[in-house]
Amino acid sequence: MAAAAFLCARAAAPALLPPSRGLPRRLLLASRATAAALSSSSGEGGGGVEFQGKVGFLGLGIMGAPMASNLIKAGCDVTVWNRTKSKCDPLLSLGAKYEPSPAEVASSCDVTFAMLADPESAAEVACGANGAAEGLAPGKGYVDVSTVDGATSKLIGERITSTGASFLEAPVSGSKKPAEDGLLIFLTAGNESLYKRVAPLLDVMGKSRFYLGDVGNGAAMKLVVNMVMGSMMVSFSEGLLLSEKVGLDPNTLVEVISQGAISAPMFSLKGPSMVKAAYPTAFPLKHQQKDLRLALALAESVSQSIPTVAAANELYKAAKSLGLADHDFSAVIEALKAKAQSSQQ
Ligand SMILES: NC(=O)C1=CN([C@@H]2O[C@H](COP(=O)(O)OP(=O)(O)OC[C@H]3O[C@@H](n4cnc5c(N)ncnc54)[C@H](OP(=O)(O)O)[C@@H]3O)[C@@H](O)[C@H]2O)C=CC1
Ligand SMILES: O=CCCC(=O)O
Repeated sequence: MAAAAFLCARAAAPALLPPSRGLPRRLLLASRATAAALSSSSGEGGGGVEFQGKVGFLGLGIMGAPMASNLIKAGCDVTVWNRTKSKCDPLLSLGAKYEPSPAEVASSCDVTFAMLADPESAAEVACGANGAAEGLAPGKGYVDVSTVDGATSKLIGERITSTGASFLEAPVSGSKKPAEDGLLIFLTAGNESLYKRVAPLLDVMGKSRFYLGDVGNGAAMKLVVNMVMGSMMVSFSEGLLLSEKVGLDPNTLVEVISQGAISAPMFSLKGPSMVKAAYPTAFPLKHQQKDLRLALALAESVSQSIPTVAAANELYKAAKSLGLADHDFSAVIEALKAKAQSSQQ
């Protein structure tokens, strides 16, 4: 633990506290308390992020890089690691430090965040050889923001806490742009003291945070949200293709949907490029399929039937086999096109 309090200066503050409509009162209070802390410690033209210590960040993919970048821009003392080392370079130019393994990051920092691809990589980076757990000790914290299943999160949590360190799972809702803009939604569970301790950091990277109790609840909430999203995208894709087939302009469908009760930012954001068969990656299709697979297992564990999700999952699997795993998940529409083509032959 750093001897002196380290105050992250909010030099280039991302939008911190958007309209609070819809947030539970307890969370609103948390956000306002942070806002008060920020404004009371603000210097000329900026605020301050009160956090005691050094921050580690493991995993600098589509999400991890902008999240770590926002912490650095807010003035935090950040040390990074990524399996592919070159992805650290943009962060190092912003002022981050580098350590050659997760263990060394965790040992040199007070709190370490991890944003990894899937359950396997999250477990490997936390618990494997030279993994974060090897560098942890009492007083330190580990916050896993990857999307994984509850069982993996519990396994990671048990290994982390066996070192005397604290563990928080904190998967995020929101994609590449919200990550860049500091507007993510954190779904946290686990050690509540750690939650409170890292709250100022979560507020740099996100617009709201939910504390959901025991480890596993954050993971479950994230999987439920993403299974709804994955099915919505399939339904939207079917609508776009059907509208075109019956002679309507799918762009008009996007506009009509945007004005009605089923309007969702996702449709307005991705619809126009889907019509042009362009899928610039914000949320990789392989990760959406991973989340559906994990949501299906979650449902199975409580004998809940989710047939729509099961059908959607098959389409994402088909899209993966078409070579679209690294495209945006909206490319699932291509699996429907392929299906239509093969049924015409
Ligand atoms: N993109 C999005 O919109 C969102 C994604 N998420 C979730 O966040 C997580 C990260 O997503 P995203 O940033 O998009 O994914 P990316 O695929 O862009 O990044 C994945 C990261 O995991 C690392 N990684 C993968 N396998 C291993 C391994 N075996 N050992 C060590 N590191 C590994 C990658 O390292 P390397 O660079 O070396 O490949 C990279 O840093 C996922 O769980 C995803 O489901 C959550 C919300 C939104
Ligand atoms: O896990 C990815 C979620 C993407 C989003 O919430 O827009």
